[in-house]
Amino acid sequence: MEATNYNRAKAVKAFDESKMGVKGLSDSGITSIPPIFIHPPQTLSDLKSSPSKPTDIPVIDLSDVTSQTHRPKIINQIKQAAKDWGFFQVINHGVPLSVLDRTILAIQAFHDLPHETKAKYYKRDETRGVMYSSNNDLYRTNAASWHDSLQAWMGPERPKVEDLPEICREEVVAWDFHATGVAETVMELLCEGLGLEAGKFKELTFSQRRALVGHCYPYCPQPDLTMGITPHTDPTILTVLLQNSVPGLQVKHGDSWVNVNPVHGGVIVNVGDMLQIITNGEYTSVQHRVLANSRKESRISIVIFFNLSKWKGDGYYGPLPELLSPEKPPIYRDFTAEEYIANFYGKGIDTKSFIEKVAIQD
Ligand SMILES: O=C(O)CCC(=O)C(=O)O
Ligand SMILES: [Fe+2]
Repeated sequence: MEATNYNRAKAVKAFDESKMGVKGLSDSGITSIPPIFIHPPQTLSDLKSSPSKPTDIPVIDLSDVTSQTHRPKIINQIKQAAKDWGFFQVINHGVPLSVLDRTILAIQAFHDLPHETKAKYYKRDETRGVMYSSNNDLYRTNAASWHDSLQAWMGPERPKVEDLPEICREEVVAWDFHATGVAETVMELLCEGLGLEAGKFKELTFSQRRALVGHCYPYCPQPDLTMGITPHTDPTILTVLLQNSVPGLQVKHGDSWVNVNPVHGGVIVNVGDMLQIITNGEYTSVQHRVLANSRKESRISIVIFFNLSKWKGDGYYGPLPELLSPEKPPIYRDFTAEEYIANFYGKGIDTKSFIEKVAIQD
């Protein structure tokens, strides 16, 4: 076993130092994937056990969101979707289709650059600035996943626009702006769904600290042996996701994995762990995963993670007092921002979720 582990560490290091990324490997024309990407049999058997279902996540039409007649119905739809699925797509959200298309093409264009050009963005400092190929699970878990990502921390004073790759700079800034607008609209509806003031989450500054991640899932010659992204929940408050027309994203619903079929013009929104916690379990953060891509065309997704940056002022996070009552006691304990952040950076993507750690046991 020692020898195997040693070799794996060496192979991981060599892959990392090559700065080729998964796209570089894929483009090199390999017909079998390096062992560091091969997932254990438990993960792989679960891939097979998922019959493709005809169901899809809820699609919510926001076109009449400002109409007093239609708003209550939309609030109800969003509330149900956030409870039952934790994932939904919004359409007619007001962001022009051309903005969505341009964003996807720009991220695709970045990943299509020769790996030598992308290498200058390749780094492992996850806390600042812009970085490429955060194959986070490379070092954290025993099997790396078949994707690359371009990652930028957005928010007050960062990143400096010049730090973003020129090829997608304008589009990243534009999408960050539009996606934040969509997130704010959805958050207002989610607040109203709980009987809170529409601006409650905004007041908690949920949209100030954001991470934008442009994923690329290139063609994988052995999609049955690896994953695009392993099953996980997002540690965020809310996540906004845009995908191109190549499928692969799946959401856990009950005992089955449901495909999130690409809808042109659709923007996917999902509940993160923090939203489940602060709503005392009213909204659900669900597991999702991405299958390794068997098509020649890369799968592109652009994810914006929204994080809370302020709380009551006493430094603690936990279920919102407004949502608690003798009938609805807290099901999660309070915790500090430090504890949350330590968990975020310390865990492998597929280890125990933060929610389980703060759940109050009976
Ligand atoms: O690429 C996707 O569709 C999902 C990405 C994802 O789940 C994540 O980045 O947390
Ligand atoms: Fe995710």
